[in-house]
Amino acid sequence: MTARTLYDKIWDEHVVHTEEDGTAILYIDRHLVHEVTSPQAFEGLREAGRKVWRVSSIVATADHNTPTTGWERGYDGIEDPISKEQVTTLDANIRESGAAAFFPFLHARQGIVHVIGPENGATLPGMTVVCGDSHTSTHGAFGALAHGIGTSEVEHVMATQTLLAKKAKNMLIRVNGRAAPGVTAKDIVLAIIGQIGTAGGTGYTIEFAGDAIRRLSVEGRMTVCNMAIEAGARAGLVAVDDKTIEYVKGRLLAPGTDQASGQFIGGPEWDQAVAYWKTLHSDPDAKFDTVVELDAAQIVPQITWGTSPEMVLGIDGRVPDPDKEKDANQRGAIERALTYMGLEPNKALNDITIDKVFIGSCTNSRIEDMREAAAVVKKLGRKVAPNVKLAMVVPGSGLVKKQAEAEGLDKIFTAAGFEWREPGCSMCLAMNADRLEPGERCASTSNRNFEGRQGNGGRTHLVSPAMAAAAAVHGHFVDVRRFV
Ligand SMILES: CC(C)[C@H](C(=O)O)[C@@H](O)C(=O)O
Ligand code: SF4
Repeated sequence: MTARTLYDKIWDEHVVHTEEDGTAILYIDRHLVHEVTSPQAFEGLREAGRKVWRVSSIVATADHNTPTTGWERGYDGIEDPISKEQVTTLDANIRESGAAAFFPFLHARQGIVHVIGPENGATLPGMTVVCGDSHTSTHGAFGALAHGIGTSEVEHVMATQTLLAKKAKNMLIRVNGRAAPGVTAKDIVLAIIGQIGTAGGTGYTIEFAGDAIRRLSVEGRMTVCNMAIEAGARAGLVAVDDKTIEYVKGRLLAPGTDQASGQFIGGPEWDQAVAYWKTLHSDPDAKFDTVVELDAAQIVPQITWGTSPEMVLGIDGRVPDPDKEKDANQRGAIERALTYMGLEPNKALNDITIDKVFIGSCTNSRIEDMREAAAVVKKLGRKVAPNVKLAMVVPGSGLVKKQAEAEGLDKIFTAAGFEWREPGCSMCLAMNADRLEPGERCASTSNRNFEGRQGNGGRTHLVSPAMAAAAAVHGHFVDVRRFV
């Protein structure tokens, strides 16, 4: 048999039929659902008199529109009527259709869909995972083929359990060596995007490999795969190893977990699954269409300076000077970005002062992110700087919040003047009440720095949790390698 990549293997395992032009029908194992992209899909099913084909594939939660304060007021705490309608519509739809699991607003396991999927064992190695959300690429960290789909496709998957798809090309991004202390998964993926650009992965499924990726925790790998979409690839993948299996073990919906007690009991189903999962890596001589290499030792903590994730530099750099750019298109893009961002060319990046800090989002809101940020705050032993109007920490899920509180991380944050909020997407895209005001500058651990992303006229700098925490207490960006 010819050598196959991990992507080839999962694809082959799920393809039901392929047309001559390459259009394929792909079987979908897991369908994650949130309140923004599902209402029309449910409505479409209803109008066609159809039912959800495999209810047990669906795991749902409300995340984009949920508030991060005022939970004691229940649903009345959702001030915006449109947000409230989206949340209650999801409740009604799931009540009608059923689901393998539903974590509605206020539920102890509610949270950002890409955090709760893995956390509850809904995401498993070798699965095809879809969700009406572009950051579904996150789940590829488990060696699952996971990507975002549009609302009409959400309906198609609900109706048929399949998706029309065309196979992408294979790209390997190998990050060799060892990253310096203070250089995190976020910095690695931002450096990758800085190198290949936001269109670099277009048409590919990217497998992330190499020593530096293997060294990452499963959560760190999720951070990397989360931003595959910002590199243009709909799906990112990391091969399964012992860390993956250890992470999955005992999760609520994983094989081998006793549903009644929630305890790991193992058994043949678990053993079989593990035996299969261990095959989920590219064959040693598998052919990739494109191979990209990076040296982790060369990666400096990253910070975006512009309005696209590829407008990124090491913290020891300076704001680009458009006059030094020969290409007219590039020059125009830099000028536009600097005008929007309110930045002068050649300014040292660590001299940029900030107004707000957001630690959260499906990129960086898991327990390790909370620990990373809290460790910096504790080490610096200082309060949020007076020029920072708001520094908020938004855990990715109710379970992350609970764990962080059990470890006393919330106390570290609040004692330093951070706000400790309820879980959800929050100021990642400002669909709820959390937002930047026009002209405000934010250190954000999220994944998109587009114009207006965190609020109309808001200015976003993407960084790691450690970098965001350090910026909060200094009032400007600083090189976190000085403190770790
Ligand atoms: C609302 C949703 C469709 C959107 C996405 O697809 O990614 C959002 O999660 C985002 O991050 O922009
Ligand atoms: S946290 Fe941000 S990027 Fe992630 S799903 Fe929510 S809005 Fe999208």
